[in-house]
Amino acid sequence: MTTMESLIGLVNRIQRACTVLGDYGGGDNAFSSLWEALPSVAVVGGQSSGKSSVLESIVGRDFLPRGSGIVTRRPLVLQLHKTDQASQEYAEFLHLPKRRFTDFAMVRKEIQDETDRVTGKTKQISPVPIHLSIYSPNVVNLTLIDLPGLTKVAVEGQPESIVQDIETMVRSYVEKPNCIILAISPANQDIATSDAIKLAREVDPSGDRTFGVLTKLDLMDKGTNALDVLEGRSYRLQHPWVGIVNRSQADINKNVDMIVARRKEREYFATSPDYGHLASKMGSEYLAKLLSQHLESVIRARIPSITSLINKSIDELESEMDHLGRPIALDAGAQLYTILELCRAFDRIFKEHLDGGRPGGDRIYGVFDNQLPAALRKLPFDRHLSLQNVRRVVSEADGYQPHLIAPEQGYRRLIEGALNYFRGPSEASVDAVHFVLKELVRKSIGETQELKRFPTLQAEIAAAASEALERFRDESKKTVIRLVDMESSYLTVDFFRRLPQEVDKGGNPAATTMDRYGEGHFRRIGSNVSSYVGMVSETLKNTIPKAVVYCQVREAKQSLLNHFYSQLGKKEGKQLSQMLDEDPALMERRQQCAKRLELYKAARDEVDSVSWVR
Ligand SMILES: Nc1nc2c(ncn2[C@@H]2O[C@H](COP(=O)(O)OP(=O)(O)OP(=O)(O)O)[C@@H](O)[C@H]2O)c(=O)[nH]1
Repeated sequence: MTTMESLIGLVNRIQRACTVLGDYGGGDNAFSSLWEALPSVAVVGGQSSGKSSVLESIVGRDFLPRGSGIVTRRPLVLQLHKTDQASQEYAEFLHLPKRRFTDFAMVRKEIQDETDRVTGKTKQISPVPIHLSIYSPNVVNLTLIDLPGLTKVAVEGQPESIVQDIETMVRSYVEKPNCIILAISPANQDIATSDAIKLAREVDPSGDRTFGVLTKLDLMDKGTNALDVLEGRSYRLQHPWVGIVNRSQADINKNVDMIVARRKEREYFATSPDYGHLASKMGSEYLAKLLSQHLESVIRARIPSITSLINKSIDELESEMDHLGRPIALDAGAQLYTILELCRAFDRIFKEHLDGGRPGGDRIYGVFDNQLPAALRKLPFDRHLSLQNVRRVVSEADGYQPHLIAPEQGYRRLIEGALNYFRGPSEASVDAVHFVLKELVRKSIGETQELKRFPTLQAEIAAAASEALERFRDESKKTVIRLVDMESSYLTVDFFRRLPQEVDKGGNPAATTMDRYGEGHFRRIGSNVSSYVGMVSETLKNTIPKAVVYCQVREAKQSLLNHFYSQLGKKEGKQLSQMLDEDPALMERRQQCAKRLELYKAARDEVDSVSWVR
């Protein structure tokens, strides 16, 4: 491959890839458009100026739709690929990648059909380009963009705005600094009124990137010639003007072969008394070569900026891909591994919350330090140990035979009744810690970046954790209730052994005796029970947190997802991949990014390879 061919081929390939990605300079995507950085040749001219004819004679083939009104209604990106002399000519559309057209009449039909597919039959225009590649031994490597002809009036059925719409679309191509403008003007019209030149002058005042093409030289009035234009006196451009003689309408009607037409054009210039001295620099073949060479030098000059644009885009895409997460492996083993990794990531964060690396774990201590003591303080012991109630309970416990020394049964009943009240705050502590843990699970799932893309797995982990927390809660409740029951099942003997001594310390046994069935007696019983209950309360205030931490917090830290893990091992590939279902929007985005990344990387490789050839 020669350097020139590889350079233009490079741009061709990048342009094709851009269109696949919908990146054709529309400007509505977030990435800097590579397309816009690529040099291209746009064919511009008024209606009937001979645009289609020039394009066709550059290609050497009839293939463009003809008709009245605005025929070209979508940009046609025409990529010419030179092939070996012996190979067969064919065309290929990007939107029909598998189909090779060898019949160029069918190419014309497909251009029409594809135009209608996007614009409808309403004669509207659309900026979405059609991509056509032509592989032929008779072309030079070149990319040309055929644009709708500039017009001054709308025809039947077209909205008035179409005149402006066409100009806007054409302008959007030619105002790009990388666009080479092929400005077509008919020789049988005053160059000063040429639509193409007018527009070119506006967007490229220095004439740096404008190639003036003069068609219909053969149609000029006898005795006149276009030397003033062709020799740059009428309107000066940086590049020399090229005169062209296309097939006339009569030739087209007679189906004059393009190759024959090229020969006739060559003969025209060679034998022309006016243009003979310019013959080697006239005609469509010369124009094609000139453009190709120019395109090559422009591309060469642009390589550094294309490279930096590509590198910048690759960086952006890679960081976005990192953010989105890489695609998931397909085999069950790798999926299981991924799920476990994700669970571990979650578990790590959850533990950090408990251990103080992240906030929230302190709320558990809050339960033990505030909620539990406050609830214990609020227990209605005053009511339970009121004089009246003490008397009632003791009398009932005595039955028909009042107690003789101390109301053993009465004491037991009063204590049992009081201890029962401890169930409430104990269970409430369990519940409170349960809710803290649940909230921390929820938070941790939200904070696990890696899980963001897997809503299904998030839900599964939440469900598994919540189920485990329920189990821990049940276990914890049983344990704290057991602590309370243990207090009732065996009372602290020492406490009561100490009691009579304390009573006696006061001195007067007679007073004690007299008092036995009076108010003082019951009050003392009440106060004894109260201090016993107070002692138990102090104990439980310490032991309930121990039980709760042991049954809930410690378990949550050690084995929150253990059950889930054991279930995972039994799952089949399909179930695993379901768990790794991603948000469809995110998958779509990743796919887009990956495709783009592939394009840019391929482009970088291509640029690298041609850079070395230089
Ligand atoms: N004799 C002669 N006729 C030409 C020449 N160039 C174009 N024509 C004729 O001019 C008419 C218009 O040419 P096209 O190539 O269709 O022009 P166009 O700019 O593509 O026209 P639209 O697509 O309608 O805007 C056709 O009948 C061509 O045969 C030329 O150099 N000599």
